[in-house]
Amino acid sequence: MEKKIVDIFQQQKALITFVVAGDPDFDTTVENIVALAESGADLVEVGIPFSDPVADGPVIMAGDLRAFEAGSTTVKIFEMLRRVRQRTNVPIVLLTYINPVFKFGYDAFFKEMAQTEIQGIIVPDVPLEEQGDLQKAADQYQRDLIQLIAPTSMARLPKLVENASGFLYVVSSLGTTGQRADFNNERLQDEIKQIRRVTHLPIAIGFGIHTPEQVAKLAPLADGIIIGSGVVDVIAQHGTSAPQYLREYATALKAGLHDV
Ligand SMILES: O=P(O)(O)OC[C@@H](O)[C@@H](O)c1c[nH]c2ccccc12
Repeated sequence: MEKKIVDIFQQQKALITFVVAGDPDFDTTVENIVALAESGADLVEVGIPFSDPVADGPVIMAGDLRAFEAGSTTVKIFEMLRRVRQRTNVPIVLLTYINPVFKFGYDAFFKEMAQTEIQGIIVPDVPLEEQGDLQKAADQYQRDLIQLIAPTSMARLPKLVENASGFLYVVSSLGTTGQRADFNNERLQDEIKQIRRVTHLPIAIGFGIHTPEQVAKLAPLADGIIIGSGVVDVIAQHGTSAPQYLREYATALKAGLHDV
């Protein structure tokens, strides 16, 4: 049976990891997702590579390029996800800019998601006010449209949580994706307190987090921790042998999560 995203947060804090679809090739992406799921990732974000990823830093941009070189397209990504589904039922959300969805067609895209049991989607370049079509398709196919909450979006909090489902993605700091050394824990704690006042949805923090120590420090503030560039960096370093290294990395991150 298809798992539900909210359920991964029920018993314990969730480890969420990110990979780019087709980086460095589709066979390796399948193995990477399976390796992460088997080593403690409770949810995997799968990025659709995009030519102009405005919210992404250099590590994920390089992953996008490797995926394009491997011939990554939306059709091939759904084929790859079907193969993933023969191996694991770990919840998956797609991370995509709107253009690939628009080109594929909203209805066709969400229908594919439902058929492949891809539970949710994050679309960083569509503001709340323009999410009507996305929300409609997500509702129709019972997929979660995950909302990002940046430090600058706190004023729109009530509206943001109104349509949110799955979990809320709290962006740790301004700027693009990529490993960071420091976090403003106090500000984050304060923001999350405000968010908890208006919703019961689980909250996961992402942007910049990449070491088990950082995971241990930030985990008490939230229900889940998201690691993107740290994972993509391991893939950049190890190419097709990445799966075994990702197993070690995810195991260490998960230990950090429970080390609190
Ligand atoms: O890479 P980081 O700093 O660990 O951040 C998570 C992130 O990679 C993933 O959630 C993500 C990848 N691309 C994005 C674009 C926007 C928002 C989030 C994302």
